[in-house]
Amino acid sequence: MAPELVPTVTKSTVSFTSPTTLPPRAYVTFLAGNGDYVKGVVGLAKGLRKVKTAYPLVVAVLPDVPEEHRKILKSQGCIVREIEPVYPPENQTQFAMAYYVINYSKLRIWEFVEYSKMIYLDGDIQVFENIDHLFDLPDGHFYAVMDCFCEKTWSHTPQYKVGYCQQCPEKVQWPTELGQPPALYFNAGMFVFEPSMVTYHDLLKRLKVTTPTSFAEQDFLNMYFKDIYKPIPLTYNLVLAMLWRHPENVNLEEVKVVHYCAAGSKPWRYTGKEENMQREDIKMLVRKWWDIYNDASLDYKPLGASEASVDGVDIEPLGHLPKMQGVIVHCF
Ligand SMILES: O=c1ccn([C@@H]2O[C@H](COP(=O)(O)OP(=O)(O)O)[C@@H](O)[C@H]2O)c(=O)[nH]1
Ligand SMILES: OC[C@H]1O[C@H](O[C@@H]2[C@@H](O)[C@H](O)[C@@H](O)[C@H](O)[C@@H]2O)[C@H](O)[C@@H](O)[C@H]1O
Ligand SMILES: [Mn+2]
Repeated sequence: MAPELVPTVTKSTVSFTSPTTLPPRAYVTFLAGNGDYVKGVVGLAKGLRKVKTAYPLVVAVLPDVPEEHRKILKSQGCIVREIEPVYPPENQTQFAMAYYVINYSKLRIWEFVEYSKMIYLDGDIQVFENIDHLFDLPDGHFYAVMDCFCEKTWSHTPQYKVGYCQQCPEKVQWPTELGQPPALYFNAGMFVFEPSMVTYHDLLKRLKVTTPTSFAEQDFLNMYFKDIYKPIPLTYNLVLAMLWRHPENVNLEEVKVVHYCAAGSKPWRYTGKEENMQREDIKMLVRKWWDIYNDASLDYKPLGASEASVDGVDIEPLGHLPKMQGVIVHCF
């Protein structure tokens, strides 16, 4: 991993007069239910703090997230925002209702318009290097990392059936009799987007007339944003299956963001029993997640009376910290 850039605040840099506010940006993740995903979100909050992000982490929670878990999140410096569930069109989901409600509810984050730009991260993601620079990407696009089609979860698709993957489009070419190769398809565990009420209402309107498909909101978002989608390097969302499906595309040293989405890889549930889970790279990444989760020095420390100033300049707690020109102050 590259050396950490540790922002410093010195006397000279805080001695100026008119503070400007931080651009309204935030990370956002999503939490549903009373299970153990809260651990994933705590891990993520601590990971973001470790890389010294300048921006807060908003957690969009469904009503079924218990108060106790919300408290844990707040005590970790997260901004907790309750969202309404989004239901899929009626009678089309059979037994997978809960799955669709959970995943479609992600769409509510477009209503967080007090932020002009956000980076969405699944709760099973960990950030190992600072990615704040992604907020500076030009507006008007939807940025995310291309997915891989090679795991069994894709077995229902023509891509999987013919062995075609956009990660190595030369290896197995798209059969001409199937027409054009499929449009680039992103993994929706991580993306950069601009909240907007217009987009939000349009997303929900379109969803109402869309038949649910197996990757739920991911399929839907891919369809919705296909014209403005811009791929970003896979180091911003390493889908773990890439390690054994496309090792030639992965340089672990460069990876900034890891998505523990392969079967059996969620660190807080890891047993090592599932396929590929005994790989050394997987064991190392799971261990690195736990190192962050267990690191008490990364717990959020609210700025108390004695700490509420930097060289005499008062600063506010998480997420509301004014940015002083020329000073990087990390507030999370
Ligand atoms: O019971 C659940 C299931 C999912 N999630 C959230 O929904 C995201 C998407 O689900 P998951 O990451 O399990 O899907 P995968 O990436 O493994 O397909 C998670 O990261 C969590 O943020 C949650 O909070 N509770
Ligand atoms: O179905 C909804 C999910 O869709 C996506 O996961 C998929 C996708 O990544 C495939 O490529 C994998 O093969 C598959 O296992 C995995 O579930 C999102 O990452 C996740 O947040 C969630 O919305
Ligand atoms: Mn995930």
